[in-house]
Amino acid sequence: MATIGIGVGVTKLQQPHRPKSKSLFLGQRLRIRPFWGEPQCSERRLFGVSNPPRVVQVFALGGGEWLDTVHNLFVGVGVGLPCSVMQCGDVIYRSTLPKSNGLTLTVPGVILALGTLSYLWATPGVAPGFFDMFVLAFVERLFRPTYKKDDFVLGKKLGEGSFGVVYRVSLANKPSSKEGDLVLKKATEYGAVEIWMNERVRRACASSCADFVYGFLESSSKKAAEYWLIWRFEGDATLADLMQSRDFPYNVETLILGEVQDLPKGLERENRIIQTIMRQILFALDGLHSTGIVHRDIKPQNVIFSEESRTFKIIDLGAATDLRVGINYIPKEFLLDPRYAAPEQYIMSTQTPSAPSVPVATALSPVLWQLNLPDRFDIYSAGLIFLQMAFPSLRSDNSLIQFNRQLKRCDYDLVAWRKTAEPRSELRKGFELLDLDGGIGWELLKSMVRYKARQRLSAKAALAHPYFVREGLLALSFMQTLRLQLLRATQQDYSEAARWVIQLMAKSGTQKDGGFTEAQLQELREIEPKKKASAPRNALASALKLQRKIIRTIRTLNESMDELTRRRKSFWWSRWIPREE
Ligand SMILES: Nc1ncnc2c1ncn2[C@@H]1O[C@H](COP(=O)(O)OP(=O)(O)OP(=O)(O)O)[C@@H](O)[C@H]1O
Repeated sequence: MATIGIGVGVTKLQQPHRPKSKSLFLGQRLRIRPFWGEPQCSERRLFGVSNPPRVVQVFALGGGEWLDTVHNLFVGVGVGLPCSVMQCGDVIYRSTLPKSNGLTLTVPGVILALGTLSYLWATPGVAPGFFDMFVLAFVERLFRPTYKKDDFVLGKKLGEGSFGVVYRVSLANKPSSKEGDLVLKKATEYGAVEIWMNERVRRACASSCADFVYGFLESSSKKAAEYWLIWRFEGDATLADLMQSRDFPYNVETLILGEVQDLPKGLERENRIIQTIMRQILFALDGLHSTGIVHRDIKPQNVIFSEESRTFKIIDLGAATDLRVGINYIPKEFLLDPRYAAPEQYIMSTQTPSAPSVPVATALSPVLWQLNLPDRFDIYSAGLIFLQMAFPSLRSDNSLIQFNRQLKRCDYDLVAWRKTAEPRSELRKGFELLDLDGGIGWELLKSMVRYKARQRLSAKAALAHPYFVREGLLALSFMQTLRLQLLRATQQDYSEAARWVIQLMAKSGTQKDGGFTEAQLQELREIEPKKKASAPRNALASALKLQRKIIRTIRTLNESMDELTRRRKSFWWSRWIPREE
């Protein structure tokens, strides 16, 4: 059999057939019957001997054996697992055993398989990502219609942003198509990113965002090459337009239900409409986040009302980042609207380097996601939208900027802000609305607008918040109250608790009694010891200076590497964007 690889196995040679360790020597040939196989023996060469009963061996594996090894790993009968699992041993021992027939499921094997599966499916989803990229994307390309520049007739300009111009357009050669039923964005910078994100969204969570039709690179004109992006026309109004109306939120009720409700106007009714809007925004965000996309520019201007589905959808994925593969993830660069941006500004810790190569980024994505919880950036912005909907006087840009300043002064503590703002008459209506049903709305707002990303709710958790799940009429049911308590418990700041435990240990502890000494606590708290002027201190200062210099050099080097990687990467994935012939 042709040898295609080398394997390492740890087996326990068991009594009474185990040879004495003295009788074994390195390189000795052992004839061992493969524990996965039929009677023919494969030859293994003894590589090293630990204190018996374990023997480390290196052996050659043929093609078929590799397949069996992988199979055995997952059913727990294979290379590397302990003897209790493998039932292995030397040839004499094995030959006396009954031949195993069929699949043997073992507890470690099942745990290993389940652990691997949960990792591969954890947000942002390594396994679904591979399937999406290498199967769905290709299949979609085969069946989807393609367009070119001449297929469109330009209509009214809808908007002009920093990265492109948006027009309402219709198809030139399709008499059946409605007048202006498409939207075209001619984008320069970030156009390729937006095509990538929209294609991903269309495959993974189409209902979250405006319906994307096609995107391509148009380089036929004399102007610089432009990316053309086509969507279905969703509707005339964004949430920002609707919120500017004096009739908000009743104007939205008409849009969602198609008719005016025969109910008296008042806080209760307004609260229900705002609840519906928030649920739709969070639902769309949950779709994006579950697939590894963070929008980074959530604001009322980027939430559009879809007339066809009667729901709110998200638009403008130009600043979005796909953390499944690390596209458009540039931690040191901020592309954000300061009015709606979370205080952390970066969605990933600044310690996290720029995304590595695609396979590595993909493999590590669940770990990085859990470490940084980047989706909470969008949750903060959605919280501010909630706040603006509840407080009519905070809907203008200026008042929102003022609010942001006040909140910053209160260390991003909404409760502290409320204490200062409650006497203001223009804010009273908002507080009354949020205080309905025992303050459940205020509770949700507090869990979204928090300084620490880790303490903010995820979109999924926010959707499960009792604010949305109202079983009773006004009062909360017993189950809802319980769920609320659970939510509150999980939202606690555990760093405070850790600090408290350290304090407690300081009071009760000496090294002898098993506690910590003051000196050890000093280390734990990372408090610099009191400075003393001395020669060693001068040496320390120079060492620190040198260290800072080295860090600066490394940072510069890193930045150049980042730049190189970015260029290489933009080359890599721009191959996916179709070009006009
Ligand atoms: N699918 C759509 N259906 C209807 N209108 C749309 C659609 N997509 C975009 N628009 C309209 O075009 C406007 C601009 O879109 P978009 O925000 O994507 O462009 P932009 O160039 O990124 O703008 P900005 O930089 O200001 O955010 C939106 O405010 C909206 O009114």
